[in-house]
Order: sequence, then structure tokens, then C-alpha cells
Amino acid sequence: MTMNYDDKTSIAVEDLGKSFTLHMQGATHIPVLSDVSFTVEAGDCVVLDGPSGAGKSSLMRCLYANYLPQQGQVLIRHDGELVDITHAAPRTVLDIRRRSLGYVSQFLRVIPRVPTVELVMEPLLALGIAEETARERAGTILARLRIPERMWHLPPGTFSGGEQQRVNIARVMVVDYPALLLDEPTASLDADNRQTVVELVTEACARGAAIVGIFHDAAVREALATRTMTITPSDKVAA
Ligand SMILES: Nc1ncnc2c1ncn2[C@@H]1O[C@H](COP(=O)(O)OP(=O)(O)OP(=O)(O)O)[C@@H](O)[C@H]1O
Repeated sequence: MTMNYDDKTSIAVEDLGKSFTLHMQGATHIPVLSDVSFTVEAGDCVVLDGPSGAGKSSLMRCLYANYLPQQGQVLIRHDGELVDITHAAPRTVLDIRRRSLGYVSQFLRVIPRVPTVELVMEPLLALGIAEETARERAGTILARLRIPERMWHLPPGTFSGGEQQRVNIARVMVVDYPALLLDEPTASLDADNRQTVVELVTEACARGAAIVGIFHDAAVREALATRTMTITPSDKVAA
């Protein structure tokens, strides 16, 4: 049942439950999340905490509708309305992802042969932003994240792990999404780039973005969290 939310609520998670069934292992049942409920308001940065394997990344994937939960719903503010992304039609999910919800995953999914600058411009072009403006904004964020200009025309397939992660971050943070999901964006970054990411996320919060993040670095968590949500491991029962 959908509760009443005020206009500032950007994300509302209601009674979410997710388990996996491993069919190759005699239908082993792995409960991961049960009865997870929380809301994220505009300008909030909710940090997911909890031990390894508790289900933080799985929750993030449910929020982006990469995983389908068996129970509950995830409401995302889209065009002024709270829309249940878990039960939305595929084209609505794509539209929410294009305009309302950005997601920095742990790894860059590289599209072969596409130059870095074009990868970063692409989400802006999809929003109808003119090519020249998109190129300029892509350059600005790549420079902030210390990707040297001589690399912008190269596809990032051969870049280092940290360089690929920064391209991944640039591709999302170049858009002013109203809501953002950040799954360990600073994991393989050096101190300077970690600081840049902290600044980018702080700026996003200040302009009113609603953020859910997983950050293994305690200093990053401390700098960004307006609230912490602890995810407790479900009993991993084999049936
Ligand atoms: N696609 C999947 N199929 C089966 N089991 C999965 C799948 N994805 C996650 N799991 C299981 O769900 C549990 C939670 O994993 P998840 O990656 O969400 O944890 P986490 O809290 O993000 O851990 P970490 O902090 O180590 O990244 C683990 O036991 C994992 O094996």
C-alpha cells in the first residue's frame, strides 16, 4: 500500500523483500532483504551500512530496477509523481533512468570503440542537450576528475581501473539527476580523486538531489552522510 508522502520525498522504499533461488544448487533459497522501508528527501544523502554480504548492493539494484524484488515497492519521483519503478513498464523504467535517476555502478560497462568524451556526452544528448554544450560539459567533468585531455578521444577499454571508474562517475554526474544511487564510487580512487567525488556529491546534495550511497571509506561516509541506514543480514537459510 502506498503511504502519504510530501513533495520533498524523492525515493520511498516500502517493505522491500528480495531473495535468490539458486536453481543449479538444488533450488537453494537465499533470503537477502526483508521488510526494508525508508524514504530519501531532496538534499538527503542516505548511506547504506552493514557487513559484507548484508545486501547493500542488492538493495541498490532493486532501487534501479535491475533486480526485481518479490515483495514491496520502490517509488521514485518522476515528473512530479512518485512512480513505482519495480512494477513500471520497461519504457517507463528507461525514462526514469534517463531523466530522474542516475546510478554509478561499481564497474564501467564499456561500449567498444566509443571515445571517452562521447560516452560522457551521451546521457546529455539523450536529454536533448545540444552537442556543443554536451561536449563542453563532458570536458569540464572529465577535467575535474583528472582524465587528461589527450585521453578523451580514446575508448576507455584499456584505461586503468581507477580511470574507468572516473569515466563511469563522469557519465552520471554530468547530468543533474534529481536522484542518485552511488555504489562504492570511490573504491579504487586515490585521495585527490576521492576528494573530487566527495565535492561532486556534496554539490549534488546542495542542489537538492536525493542520494543513496554505499561508501566503504569511513572518511567519505562521514563527509557525505546526512543519515545512515544499516542493512542487517537475513539468516541465510538453505532449503
Ligand atoms: N544475482 C545473485 N544471485 C544469487 N545471489 C546473489 C545475487 N546477488 C547477490 N546475491 C547474494 O546476496 C547476498 C548479498 O549480496 P550483496 O552484494 O548485496 O551484499 P553487500 O552488502 O553489497 O556486500 P559487500 O559489502 O561485500 O559488497 C550475498 O550473499 C550474495 O551472494
